[in-house]
Amino acid sequence: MGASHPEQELSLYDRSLLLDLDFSRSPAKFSPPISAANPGEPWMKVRPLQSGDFHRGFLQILSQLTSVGDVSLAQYLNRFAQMRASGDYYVTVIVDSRYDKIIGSATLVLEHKFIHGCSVRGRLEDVVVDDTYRGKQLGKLIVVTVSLLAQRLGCYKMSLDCKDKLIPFYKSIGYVLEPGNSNTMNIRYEQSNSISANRTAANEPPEIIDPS
Ligand SMILES: CC(=O)SCCNC(=O)CCNC(=O)[C@H](O)C(C)(C)COP(=O)(O)OP(=O)(O)OC[C@H]1O[C@@H](n2cnc3c(N)ncnc32)[C@H](O)[C@@H]1OP(=O)(O)O
Repeated sequence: MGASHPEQELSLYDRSLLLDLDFSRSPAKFSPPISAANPGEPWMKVRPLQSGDFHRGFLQILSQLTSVGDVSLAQYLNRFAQMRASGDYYVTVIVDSRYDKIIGSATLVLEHKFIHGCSVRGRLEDVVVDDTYRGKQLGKLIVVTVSLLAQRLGCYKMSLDCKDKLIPFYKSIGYVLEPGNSNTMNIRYEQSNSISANRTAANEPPEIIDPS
C-alpha cells in the first residue's frame, strides 16, 4: 500500500490548520489526553486527505460507512481536485504510518449563506473509523478535530445527521438535539437520468487530474 511519490502529493487543505487546534475547548473527555497534533501514538497522524490516499485504503474505509461503488483512480483524483479548488471541503484522515494506511476519516463541509450576515455553517459528514481500531478514542479524535476546525474557520454552528444509536456518541462531543428542531428529512432521487450520472470519468475534464 502507499503512493510511490508522496512528496509530490497534493493536500486537500493547509495541514498547519490542524496543528494548533485547542482540544481543551471541546467538551469531549479524552483519557489519556490526545489532540490532532499529538494523537497519542508516534505512528498515528491526523492530516488532510491527500491525492495519494486512493492507494492508502481511503475508499475502502468509507465502504465501512456506506456503499462507495466502483470508483476509479481518475474519478477519485477528479473529485479531489474539485474539492480542493472549491476550498470548502475539509476531508480529514487518521493514518497508521506503520502500514501507510488510512484508519479514520471525517469531513467538514462549509456551507456559505446569505443569512446571519453572510455566515458560514459547518456540516459534519462521513465519519468512520476502521473497525479494527474502534473503541480507542479515534472516533472522538477525528470528530473533535473537524469540529474545532469549523470553529476556527468561523462557522457559527456545525450540524450532522446520524442514526439514533450514535446520539450518545455525538452528545459526548458536545452536539445536542435542539427541542423542536432535530428532524432529518430526505427525498431520494433516481440517478440514472441526472446530469452527473451521465458525466463519466472518461468525459470529465482531463486537466484537473493530479499527476501524482
Ligand atoms: C455524521 C456521520 O457521519 S454519522 C456516521 C458515523 N459512522 C458510522 O456509523 C460508521 C461505523 N462506525 C464507526 O466508524 C465508529 O463506530 C464510530 C466512528 C461511530 C466511533 O468510532 P470509535 O473510534 O469506536 O469511537 P470512540 O472510541 O472515540 O468512542 C467514543 C465514545 O462513543 C461511544 N461509542 C462509539 N461508537 C458507538 C456506537 N456505535 N454506539 C454507541 N456508542 C458508541 C464509545 O463507547 C465511547 O464512549 P466513552 O467515551 O464513554 O468511552
